[in-house]
Amino acid sequence: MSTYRVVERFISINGEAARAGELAVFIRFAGCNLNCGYCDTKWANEPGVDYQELTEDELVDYVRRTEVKNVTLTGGEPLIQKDIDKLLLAFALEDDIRVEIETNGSVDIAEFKALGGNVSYTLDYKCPSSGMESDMCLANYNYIDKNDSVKFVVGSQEDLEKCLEIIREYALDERTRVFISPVYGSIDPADIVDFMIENGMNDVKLQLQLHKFIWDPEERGV
Ligand SMILES: C[S@@+](CC[C@H](N)C(=O)[O-])C[C@H]1O[C@@H](n2cnc3c(N)ncnc32)[C@H](O)[C@@H]1O
Ligand SMILES: Nc1nc2[nH]cc(C(=O)O)c2c(=O)[nH]1
Ligand code: SF4
Ligand SMILES: [Mg+2]
Repeated sequence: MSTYRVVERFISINGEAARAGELAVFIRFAGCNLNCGYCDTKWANEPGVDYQELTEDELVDYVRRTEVKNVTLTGGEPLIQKDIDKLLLAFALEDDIRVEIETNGSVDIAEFKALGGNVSYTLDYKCPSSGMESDMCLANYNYIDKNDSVKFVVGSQEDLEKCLEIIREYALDERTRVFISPVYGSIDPADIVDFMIENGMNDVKLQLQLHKFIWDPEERGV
C-alpha cells in the first residue's frame, strides 16, 4: 500500500472539459513540476502546504462512499505523485467509476495509458502566456484518443494563434476532444468565439470554468 499527498477532496459539479456540469468527486494532490503564471491553485503547490497522507484503499473507499461515478484527479500535478500508477490500478478495479486525470501536458502519459481502466486524460497544452510552453511533451499526441481531451487555456491573441497552429499540426480536432478555455478574467470569451469563427474551428469547444460562475472564483473545495 502506498500513500498520496492529498490537499483537498470534495464533491461538486465538474466545471471543466468533457464532463462539465456532471457531478464529480475531486481529489487534489500536492505539488507541481510547472509554475504557470495564471495558476488558480498555486496554494496546492507551495512547499509548506497542508496535506493528508491517504492510501489507495482510503481514496477508493472515499469515492465509493460518495456514490458519485466521476472522479477527477487533479492538483498540483497528479501524474508526478509517487506511485500514482498504483492508485490508477486500484481505480481500474472499480468498473462503475470513471476517472478523469487533469494533467499539465509535460508528463509523458504512455506508461499510464498502458495501465488501462476507465480513465480519460485531459491534457493541457500550455500556451505562451503560461510561461511553461517549452515543457510540453508533444509525444503525448501519439497516444491520445477520442475519450481524452486536449485543453488550451488561452490568455492572449498569441495564445489563440498557437492553439490553432498546434491543433492543425497534430490534427487534434480529428483525433480527440479539443477545448479552449480563457485564463479567467484575462481575455474576453467573445474574442475567443470571434477567433474560432474567423478560422473555421469546427470540432473545438469553448469552455468557461462553470464553478467560477456558480461560486466565488477564489473559493476552495468547489
Ligand atoms: C489547476 S490545474 C491542475 C492539473 C494540472 N496541473 C494541469 O495544469 O492541467 C487544472 C486546470 O485548471 C486550469 N487553470 C489553472 N488556472 C487557471 C485560470 N486562472 N484560468 C483558467 N484555467 C485555469 C489549468 O490550465 C488546468 O487545465
Ligand atoms: N468544480 C470544479 N471543477 C473542476 N474541474 C477541474 C478542476 C481542477 O481544478 O482541476 C476543477 C475544480 O477545481 N472545481
Ligand atoms: S501545471 Fe497546473 S497546477 Fe501546475 S502550475 Fe500549471 S496550472 Fe497550476
Ligand atoms: Mg480548478
